Amino acid sequence: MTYDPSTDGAQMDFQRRMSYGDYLQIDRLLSAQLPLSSAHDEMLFIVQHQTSELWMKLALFELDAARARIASDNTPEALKMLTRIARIFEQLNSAWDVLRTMTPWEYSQFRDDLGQSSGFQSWQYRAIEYAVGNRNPTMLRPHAHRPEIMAKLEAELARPSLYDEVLRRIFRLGLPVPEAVLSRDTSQPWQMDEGVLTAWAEVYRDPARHWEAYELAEKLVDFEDYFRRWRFNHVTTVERVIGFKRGTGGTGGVSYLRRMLEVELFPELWRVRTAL
Ligand code: HEM
Ligand SMILES: N[C@@H](CC(=O)c1ccccc1NC=O)C(=O)O
Repeated sequence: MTYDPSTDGAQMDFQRRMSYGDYLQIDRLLSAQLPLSSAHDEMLFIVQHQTSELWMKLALFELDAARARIASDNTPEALKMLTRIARIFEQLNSAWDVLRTMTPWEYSQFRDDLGQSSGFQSWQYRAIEYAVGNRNPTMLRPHAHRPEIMAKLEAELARPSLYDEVLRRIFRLGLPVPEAVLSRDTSQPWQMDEGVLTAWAEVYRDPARHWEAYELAEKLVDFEDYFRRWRFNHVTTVERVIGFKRGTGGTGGVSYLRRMLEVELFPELWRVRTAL
């Protein structure tokens, strides 16, 4: 006899009850995979990007909440959120293993169908970059045709970045963050600052005395570590799949992505290691 879980109480009747699919909007989620070609690998490509966007959505949600917690002096909750964000990036990093199963020939079967669309136009990716402090306003331009997205990205630039909030917090904790840093125009990209390096050096020379600042710093380093791995996985996958062809988004492709590997989100936190 086959086992019937309803004999153990499993609910089988959802005529008038909220089910799994109702709660999670599964119909809507699963009706959004619409390949443009008959190439077998296009489904992989779509699912890979859509799942990445879902994880980015959660990362943005957590980043926003972590930043608010830091601004209101609730560091313990922020630390937990920052840990989760690093784990999300770990997840995104593992996902490249699935995409890497697609060979250049397989990708060439549908690449032309992508037109000029590219991950370069992912607004959530740009919002993450802006939230963590990589603020290049030129990157708003591909979104000019979508006012509601422009508004979200501009609102992001109008908020202090995660790093700016951390620096304000460690100032409140008594560390010597320069006044010019605290009153800077936070919509602008971060510039490496000697005074901030001095403040972090004080933290790293005596972590026990500056434990909260130390924990925040190490969480940021951890996050950037995972983010760097994401960029590296991306550029390596791209080289593997399209070599040195130009990107559909119009950039040089690998040359552009290699340049992005040089981005440093929290430069003083990397420099401080040398200064110890
Ligand atoms: C075969 C797979 C992939 C290829 C060949 C590829 C290729 C590229 C290229 C060439 C660029 C540079 C912009 C351009 O000119 O198009 C780019 C940018 C980008 N791609 Fe991909 N990509 C792939 C997979 C992915 C995946 C899975 C994601 C995850 C969401 C992603 C997200 C991005 C993002 C966010 C950018 C902008 C990066 C930045 O501006 O720093 N890509 N991609
Ligand atoms: N830029 C890629 C195309 C690409 O990967 C892509 C195209 C549409 C939507 C997302 C994409 N992913 C990352 O850029 C290429 O040049 O082949």
